[in-house]
Amino acid sequence: MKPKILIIDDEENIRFGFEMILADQGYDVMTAIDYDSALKIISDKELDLIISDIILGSHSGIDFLHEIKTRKLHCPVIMITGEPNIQTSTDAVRLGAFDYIPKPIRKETLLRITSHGLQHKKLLDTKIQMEEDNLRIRHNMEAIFRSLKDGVVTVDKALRVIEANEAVKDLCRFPVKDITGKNFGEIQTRCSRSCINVLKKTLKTQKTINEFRIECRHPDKPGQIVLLTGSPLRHNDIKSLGAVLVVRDITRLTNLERELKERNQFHRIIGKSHRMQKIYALLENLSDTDSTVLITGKTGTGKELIADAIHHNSTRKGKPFVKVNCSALSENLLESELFGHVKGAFTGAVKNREGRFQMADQGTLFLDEIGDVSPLIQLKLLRVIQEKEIERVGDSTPMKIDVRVIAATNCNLKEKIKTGAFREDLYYRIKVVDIPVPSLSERREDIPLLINHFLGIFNTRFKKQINGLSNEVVTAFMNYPWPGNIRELEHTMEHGFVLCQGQTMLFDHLPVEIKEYSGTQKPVCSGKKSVNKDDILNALEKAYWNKSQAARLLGIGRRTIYRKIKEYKILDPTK
Ligand SMILES: Nc1ncnc2c1ncn2[C@@H]1O[C@H](COP(=O)(O)OP(=O)(O)OP(=O)(O)O)[C@@H](O)[C@H]1O
Repeated sequence: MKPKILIIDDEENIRFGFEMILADQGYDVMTAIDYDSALKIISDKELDLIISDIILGSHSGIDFLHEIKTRKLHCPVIMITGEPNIQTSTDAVRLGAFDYIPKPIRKETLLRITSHGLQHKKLLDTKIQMEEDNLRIRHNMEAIFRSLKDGVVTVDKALRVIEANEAVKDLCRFPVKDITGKNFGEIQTRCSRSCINVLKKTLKTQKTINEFRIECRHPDKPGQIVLLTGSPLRHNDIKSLGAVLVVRDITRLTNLERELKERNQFHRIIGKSHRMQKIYALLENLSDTDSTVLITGKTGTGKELIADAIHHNSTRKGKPFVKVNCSALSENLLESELFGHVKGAFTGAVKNREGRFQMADQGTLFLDEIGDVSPLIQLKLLRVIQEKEIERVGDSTPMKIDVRVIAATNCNLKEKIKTGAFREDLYYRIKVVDIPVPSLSERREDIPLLINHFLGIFNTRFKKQINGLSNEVVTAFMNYPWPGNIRELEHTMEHGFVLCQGQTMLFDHLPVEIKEYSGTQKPVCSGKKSVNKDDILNALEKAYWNKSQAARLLGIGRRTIYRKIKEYKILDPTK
């Protein structure tokens, strides 16, 4: 586009002469004879340069400059005069004239000042454009700053708050205008203020501090987790101006993450209840330790399964996992079973025999029912755990072994310590880590998950396709106290699988105790206390003294029923 130039002069030869010269240079030239016609042109056109005489009939060129200024036109004006004087020249300069030139004006002078004037206009245009751009950017930035959900605080080098957005108010609970200009470190708040360190560190290192995750510990917003980012504010990438802190609330995200992490299963253990999550977390922590573990809980709660998970989740997983049921054997047999014996150690010891400790070397030994071992075995176990060496029966030479011991019991060892039946020193040796396993009645929310688990297992085992349980069965399961815990649930499902020929397990397919309980709402034996002598006798009678079947009816293990029969001195009338 051709630059537009306006020439204002009442002398026709000047107007005509300038127009000829400038048009010849390719400029778009307009002329005005007086003030009024000049005003008309500047109202209609956008000009790049004005060359104006200082005397314009009834008005002066100075009045014209005034008008240009009032209208905020960014067009350089060159004043020309036939009668130069100090007053008009100072007025012209004061009112922003670009140049002030006395007549006569030679062609070269006209071309030179025109070229200067147009260059100045270009610079002015660029400057105005930049200012407009800056303003636009600033407005955009302010809109972004205001609409951000993340809290943003900028501070200067002395940690004084330059600006903070509205989100800071919600996140940090302090009014934004109250903090502007104040030292960020000295603002009184009720939170833990860990963010100050991020800002201080950013200012000190002049480096971005990324993703610093903290809990705000705010009394009004407990559990608020935020991600902090500190970045240096620099001018031209060199001069430090301060720092900016971005606070992102990730509480919801963290909670979702936590929920996702909650597992339905750990190794072969099924359960999603809070109690089981705690156990899973403990098992995970145990994976890289070699600590002795004591698992306590009622019969059938899954103690053996937990021991198995500990071993298979540990560095010993490729090595043997050996189990011993301490209640099943007499003292002598258990001693030889645990520590082994040499040929001739006792009558019948016809050859050397490896004990379970030796078999478990490098691996894990699971001592089930530890509460039932005799004082002699307790002493020997204490020595093995302390010295990490065994003495075989009939041999006094100690043998080094490397075994992790996991013990389990369903009896109250503390009570046994009180009555002198269990050594306190052994108790503390094995209870380095204690895992109390909840009864099924304490985690009923796991029942549906366990039902599904056993449906899968038994469908495969029985080659059936039972899709689910009737509502009545589910209700009965949810209400039943499950004294035999998960083992009893497992056996109940197995019972149902045997009887069920369709696709849904019905109430009729359930064992009598559950049906009876459902009818009377009275437990066969209370979920809180363990099976008593009457329960055992009832079950044995119902099962025609078949101990495995009686154990099944009670939902306890075979080993447990044998132990109970021994404990209650129950005699079998069929023998
Ligand atoms: N959380 C569980 N998920 C799946 N199956 C389980 C769970 N807990 C126990 N079981 C099953 O229940 C039965 C009994 O479990 P386990 O033998 O581990 O119990 P226990 O507490 O050691 O019993 P006891 O004290 O009578 O020896 C097993 O068949 C086991 O697989």
